[in-house]
Amino acid sequence: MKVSQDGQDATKRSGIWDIIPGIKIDDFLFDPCGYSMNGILPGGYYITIHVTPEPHCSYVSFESNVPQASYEGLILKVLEVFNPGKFLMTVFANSASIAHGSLKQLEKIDCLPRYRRNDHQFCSFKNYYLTYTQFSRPII
Ligand SMILES: C[S@@+](CC[C@H](N)C(=O)[O-])C[C@H]1O[C@@H](n2cnc3c(N)ncnc32)[C@H](O)[C@@H]1O
Repeated sequence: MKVSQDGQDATKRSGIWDIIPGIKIDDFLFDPCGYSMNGILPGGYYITIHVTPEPHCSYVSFESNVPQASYEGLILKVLEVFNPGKFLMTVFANSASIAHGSLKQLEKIDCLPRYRRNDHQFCSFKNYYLTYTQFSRPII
């Protein structure tokens, strides 16, 4: 709230607005801090972002069901906006998903600009797969 007067202003200034163009957003800025947005796209797709800026537990969650063959571009945009010291990511897909190819791709990505992968796990469930990956910025 020191920087933005309301949710819409925070959405634009932060760069969240540019993550997925054309999305319809409902956003909210909590007093004294905290931010929440829910965005919808045609076809029933959504994005939701919650920001907890308190220094002792600062945290951002980003969740979406937008299907993509590769999530690399989206990941890079989200990292550019929030610049986290570390992040973890889970991708759910099965062989019928547009996102199925992204599971194999994520297996190969062991670094991203400024980030190194520390952990990568692949789980096979009854009707879907789950990929878990954890990255952090090396301390130089
Ligand atoms: C955006 S909410 C959601 C957190 C949730 N765990 C998540 O990431 O999905 C958390 C942030 O909003 C702030 N906040 C302020 N007023 C709140 C309220 N009435 N309800 C929830 N969060 C509030 C909290 O202090 C915190 O910074």
